[in-house]
Amino acid sequence: TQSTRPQRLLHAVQKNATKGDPRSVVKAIDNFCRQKEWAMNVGDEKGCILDSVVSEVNPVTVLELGTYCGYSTVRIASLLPPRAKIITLEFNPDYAKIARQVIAWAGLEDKIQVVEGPSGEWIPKMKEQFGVKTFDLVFLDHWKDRYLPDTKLLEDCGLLRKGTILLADNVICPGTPDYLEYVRNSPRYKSQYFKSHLEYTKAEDGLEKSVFLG
Ligand SMILES: Cc1ncnc2c1ncn2[C@@H]1O[C@H](/C=C/CNC(=O)c2cc(-c3ccc(F)cc3)cc(O)c2O)[C@@H](O)[C@H]1O
Ligand SMILES: [Mg+2]
Repeated sequence: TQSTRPQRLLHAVQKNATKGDPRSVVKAIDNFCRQKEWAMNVGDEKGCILDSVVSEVNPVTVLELGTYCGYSTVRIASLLPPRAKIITLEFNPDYAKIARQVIAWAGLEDKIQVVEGPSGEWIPKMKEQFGVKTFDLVFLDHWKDRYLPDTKLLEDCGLLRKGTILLADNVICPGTPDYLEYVRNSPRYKSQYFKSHLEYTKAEDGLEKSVFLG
């Protein structure tokens, strides 16, 4: 049977990356997507912006919406302090399966919890099921029309605190107009746009960093 693109991406990691070396896993995926097949990872250019935000926030509790193959999950987790954790939500079981193997190859299983299911169902359960008080950083990279409803859900569930950082991928391409309008005009957020390019291309895209003001 024909393999899927995520399966081919995983094989490229297992072939070209050093087991237990997260940065080599990131490099292997970026090389695969540049040289072989484009895939919707945040990529190396926006990834550097992601790295700088993670390093600046130094989060203890991170939420990622949309794991896909685990590229940004590994990228974030590789920068976290020892006891810090990232919970990543993914509702496609095939993608979750691939992501777990990419994460295992990077040796980051202890820092990452892949939770299978829709974000809308899991966000309200974060406190009771995972003992989360509030998140220090949220990375949004799932279906673009879910960014705004999930942000409002996070607010309503009391999962954001004064100073929580929301970092959203693809605010230009494919675009998240309703989310952008909200975080840029709501008095509850201070928002900043980081101009970049769509992963592995010359098209414009960027990340929006929004601080929740409480
Ligand atoms: C509510 C819910 N709950 C749980 N998991 C959820 C979920 N909604 C989606 N997921 C999961 O997250 C990933 C989906 C990511 C969607 N990302 C994009 O569509 C995307 C697209 C491009 C792109 C740009 C230009 C083009 F021409 C074509 C594609 C670039 C990107 O960077 C993207 O992120 C995927 O793994 C999906 O299963
Ligand atoms: Mg994306």
